[in-house]
Amino acid sequence: MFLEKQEFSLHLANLAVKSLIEEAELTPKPGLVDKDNSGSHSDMTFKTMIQSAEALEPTFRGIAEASFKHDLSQELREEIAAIGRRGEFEMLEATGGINTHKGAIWALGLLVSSIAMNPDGSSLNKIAFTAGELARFSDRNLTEQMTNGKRAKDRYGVNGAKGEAQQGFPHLIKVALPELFTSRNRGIEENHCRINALVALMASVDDTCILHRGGAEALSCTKSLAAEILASGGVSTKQGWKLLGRLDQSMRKYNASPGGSADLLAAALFLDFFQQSRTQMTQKQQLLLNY
Ligand SMILES: CC(C)(COP(=O)(O)OP(=O)(O)OC[C@H]1O[C@@H](n2cnc3c(N)ncnc32)[C@H](O)[C@@H]1O)[C@@H](O)C(=O)NCCC(=O)NCCS
Ligand SMILES: Nc1ncnc2c1ncn2[C@@H]1O[C@H](COP(=O)(O)OP(=O)(O)OP(=O)(O)O)[C@@H](O)[C@H]1O
Repeated sequence: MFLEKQEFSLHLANLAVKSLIEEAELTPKPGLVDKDNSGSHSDMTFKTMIQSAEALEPTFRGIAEASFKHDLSQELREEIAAIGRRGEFEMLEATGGINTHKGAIWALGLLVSSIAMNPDGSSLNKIAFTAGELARFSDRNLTEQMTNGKRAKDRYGVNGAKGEAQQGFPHLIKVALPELFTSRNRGIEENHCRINALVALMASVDDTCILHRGGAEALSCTKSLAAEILASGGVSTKQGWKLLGRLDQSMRKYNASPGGSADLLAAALFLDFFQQSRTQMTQKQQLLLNY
């Protein structure tokens, strides 16, 4: 398909940045930064999110180049971990010290690496599975630091961003992408399909962002309200839309936000864009062959 390492890496990096931008642009999102407001994030704006996304292009390109046709190995895991950590630093530089995309760098970085290892083609399931295998290698250069995610994991016994990746991104493959595709098949407008995917994630992810700010009560309220939205037919229905407003109020009441679900939505969009770009490429190649 794509032959050149540089061209392919740039393509993946552009898709990763596009997925972060389109996640930020998706409006309305409960508790999260969107085009209308900053949700529960008094330290971020829509502009900060876009600046952060754009600053991450070299990170994703670097991860893709390092992984291109590379075997799955401890060495690769440690190389992309170093690039990912530099990416976190660049994100903080671009945002004046605000954590806008830490979880997203982690998830998208692993998925970019997985695709670049096998650029000639894998199914989306296989891409997520290989990303999980990579995440299971330990990073021996990591200096352990206490994070909000670790505190929430210790206190509530949940898996968090690391566990999600190490299990091969089950919420991406079994929740977000199926909801996105099912909603599209129902003929719902694209924005509503994406919000439905976010809501499906919120109904199921043990989001350490929600736990660390709002505790177990905030997480269980979020999950049950999100499940109610899905049961009412999703946000394209009158009742579903009304409940989405209640979910936003609930997030604000707890001053919480589903940052983990937002990261996983960006990852789902990334895989979806990649799949579409593959299909377009194949069609273009077929047209050239038939010419
Ligand atoms: C694993 C990471 C995300 C740290 O996780 P930890 O839970 O300790 O930290 P922290 O609370 O700071 O961030 C968690 C992030 O994950 C997201 N998140 C929260 N819960 C979940 C969940 N259940 N599923 C997925 N993502 C989640 C949040 O949005 C948040 O941004 C990561 O920063 C890391 O270890 N990076 C090291 C660099 C690396 O190895 N990179 C490799 C590929 S780029
Ligand atoms: N549109 C979005 N709006 C807000 N957060 C998002 C959005 N998309 C993704 N996120 C994720 O949410 C995380 C931010 O959540 P939060 O502010 O709770 O994290 P924190 O920096 O660990 O905690 P705190 O700010 O409470 O000290 C980001 O790291 C990012 O990965």
